[in-house]
Amino acid sequence: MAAGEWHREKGDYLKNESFAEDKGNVPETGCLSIIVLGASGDLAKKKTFPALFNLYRQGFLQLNEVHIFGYARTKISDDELRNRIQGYLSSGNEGSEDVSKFLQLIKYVSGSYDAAEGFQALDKAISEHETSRNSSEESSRRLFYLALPPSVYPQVCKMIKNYCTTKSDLGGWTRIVVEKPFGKDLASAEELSSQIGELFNEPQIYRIDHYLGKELVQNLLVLRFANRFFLPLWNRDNIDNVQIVFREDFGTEGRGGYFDEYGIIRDIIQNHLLQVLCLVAMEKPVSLKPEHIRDEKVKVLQSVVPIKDEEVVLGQYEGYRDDPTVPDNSNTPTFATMVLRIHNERWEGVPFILKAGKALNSRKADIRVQFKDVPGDIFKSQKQGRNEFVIRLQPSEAILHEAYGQATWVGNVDCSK
Ligand SMILES: NC(=O)C1=CN([C@@H]2O[C@H](COP(=O)(O)OP(=O)(O)OC[C@H]3O[C@@H](n4cnc5c(N)ncnc54)[C@H](OP(=O)(O)O)[C@@H]3O)[C@@H](O)[C@H]2O)C=CC1
Ligand SMILES: O=C1O[C@H](COP(=O)(O)O)[C@@H](O)[C@H](O)[C@H]1O
Repeated sequence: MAAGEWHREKGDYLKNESFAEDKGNVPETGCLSIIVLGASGDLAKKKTFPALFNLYRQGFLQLNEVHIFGYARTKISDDELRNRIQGYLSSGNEGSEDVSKFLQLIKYVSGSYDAAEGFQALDKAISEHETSRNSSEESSRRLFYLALPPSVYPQVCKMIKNYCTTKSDLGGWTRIVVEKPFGKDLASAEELSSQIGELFNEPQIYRIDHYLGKELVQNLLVLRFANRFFLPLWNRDNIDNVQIVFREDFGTEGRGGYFDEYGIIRDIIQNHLLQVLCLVAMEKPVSLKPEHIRDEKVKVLQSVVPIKDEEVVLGQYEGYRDDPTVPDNSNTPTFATMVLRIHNERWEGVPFILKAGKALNSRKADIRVQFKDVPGDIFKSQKQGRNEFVIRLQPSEAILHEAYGQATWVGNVDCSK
């Protein structure tokens, strides 16, 4: 598939299915600049640059059209940034021609997030690239990816708007991608929304939750709503409890600048795990249009009753404060578990247990659906644990059904806890 085709398909889908504001005819040719703000950080090296590399390898980013810019305060050279990310590009590709060509697409500009000079320098670097590609301003496309803590989004968006947008509305575009967590609480999320909304139109703003891109998360709706097998079982009559669990076997590792201000609840539970919970618990949407799916998710969230203090456990792993980027007196939780209760006809009485922790003994993300005991059970003496259905989101996707210690699984891993 040629690079432009994907965009056209997406444009048509949006035009037909959704988003009335999307004009559907935005040109997807011309010079493309992808700017990763926070390029010195963890997200950029572990996920954003590797994802861009995969797009490049699959032919979606053309050498003659694309340039990638990293921007952050850390003073490093182009080559130092390239060295930092090289090891995170798909394993087995080290030293390959693809890797070195991709790395040559990347330039780095250093500057602060709240002063004009840095963004003027960034704009100059982007404009030079556009000129070298003979792109008129009208057809230049600029995508700004904010791999940054949300606290700096407003100032960064203002700087982008003032100094770095494409210079004309006639053709090309400027878009921004913002990460989770979107603010710290309702008030700050609403404020952030209005701050960004004053600078950019809604179709220019892309909000990301990368858990929604995981294969088995994407398959949850098919699993639930296209299988007669599951339809009659998925309710309070059959399900005893649902556990949505995220574990990581590493700590913050220098990410204190972002993580310590937010903690594990805002980092993982409020976004990734709640998105998963919504897909597990929601009713069938009217269609697969984004708005219809969103509406059903919102109903689930509106049905969650306030969480009781006695059904929450918080913790911090030993050694967290030894990270030099974490304040010595930090009280930020790195582990949290809580029980959510959904007050509706399907789920009344079924606890949804959410759990997330860093620096634990393994790296896994699971949805565990535990069923009620079989009435009139004749196997009591052989019983080992619950009748359980497990969806392993990562590291290796798998689906497991377990009853009386007999496991049936699809995938290539053992789904033990
Ligand atoms: N790490 C991950 O796997 C994922 C992270 N995210 C999201 O990405 C965003 C960034 O996270 P991550 O990259 O992990 O965090 P980092 O702590 O690595 O921060 C990224 C960069 O932002 C700058 N920075 C850090 N703290 C501050 C601060 N307090 N004020 C201004 N600038 C700061 C630093 O760059 P410099 O000092 O050079 O300017 C740093 O390199 C967060 O919103 C997070 O939720 C989302 C999905 C996955
Ligand atoms: O959003 C985040 O996710 C990562 C974990 O992502 P995964 O896809 O590797 O499970 C987490 O490490 C980080 O703290 C958080 O910001």
